[in-house]
Amino acid sequence: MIKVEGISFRYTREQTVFANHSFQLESGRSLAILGPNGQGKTTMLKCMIGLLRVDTGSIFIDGEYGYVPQRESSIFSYSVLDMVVMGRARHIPLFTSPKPKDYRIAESVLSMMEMESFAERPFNELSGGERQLVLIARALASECSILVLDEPTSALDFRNQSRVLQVIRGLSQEHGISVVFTTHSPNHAVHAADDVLLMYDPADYRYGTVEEVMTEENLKRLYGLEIRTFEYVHENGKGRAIVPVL
Ligand SMILES: Nc1ncnc2c1ncn2[C@@H]1O[C@H](COP(=O)(O)OP(=O)(O)OP(=O)(O)O)[C@@H](O)[C@H]1O
Repeated sequence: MIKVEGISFRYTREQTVFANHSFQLESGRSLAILGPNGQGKTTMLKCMIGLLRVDTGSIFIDGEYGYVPQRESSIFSYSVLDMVVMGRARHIPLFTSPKPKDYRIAESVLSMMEMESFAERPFNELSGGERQLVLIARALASECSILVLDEPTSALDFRNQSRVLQVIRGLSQEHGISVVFTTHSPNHAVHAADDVLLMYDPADYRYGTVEEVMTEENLKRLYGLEIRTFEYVHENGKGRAIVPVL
C-alpha cells in the first residue's frame, strides 16, 4: 500500500506543481490519476516512487514497486524473454547472470499475460502495444506488489488499450497487486480503476472512489468541457461511458 500525506512539489520557486495533496492506495486496488496536460501527473508518479523528492509531506510505501515508463526502446536487439528477465535485476547479485529460476519466473509472467509466443521475438520489432505489454511483464517479473504505470494506454489502438486495461484490472482483482496509473481517458479510469485522483490545479484536487469522483460535474471542472455519462448493460454486467458534448 501507498500512503501520501500532505505532499507538495515544485521544480522552480515560481512554479508549484501540486501542494498539500493526500491520498492512498490500498493493497489490491487500482488508482487512476487524471488531469489536463502539464498538470503534474507524471511528476506525482515520480514523487510517489522516490525519483523526485517532495518539498513537504510524506510518502509511505509498503512493498516493492515496478515502474512502467510511457515508452522505451532498446539499442540492443534483446528478445522479449531477455527484456522480461531484466525485470529480475533486483534479485540478481551484481556481476552474476540470471539463473534458471529467473527465466522460469519471466516465462510464467509471459504465460500469465498470454504472451508465451512472443518470448523469442526481438523487442525492437514489436508494435507499440506489444512493447507496452512486455514492459508491464518486465515490471511484474520483479515480483513487485505495486505497479506504477505512466500513461499505459497512450499510442495504443482500441484493442490493445482494452488488453492493457484488462491486464491492470486482473492484476489488482485477481493477483492482489496495487496499481497506480496516469491516463488522459476518463473511460479508462472508469474501466480499470477503483479509486481516482483528479488534479484540478496545484492547490486543488479530488480523491475518492470512481463512483464518488467521476461525476459529470467534476469532469467538467477538470477539462473545462460539458460531459455526459451513460450507463449501458453488457453480458458481464453494467458499464459506464463518458463523452464530451461537442
Ligand atoms: N524536469 C522538469 N523541470 C522543470 N519543469 C518540469 C520538469 N518536468 C516537468 N516540468 C513541468 O511541470 C509541470 C508538470 O509536468 P508533468 O509532466 O508532471 O505533467 P503531466 O500532467 O504528466 O503532463 P502530460 O499530461 O502532458 O504528460 C509542467 O508544467 C511541466 O512543464
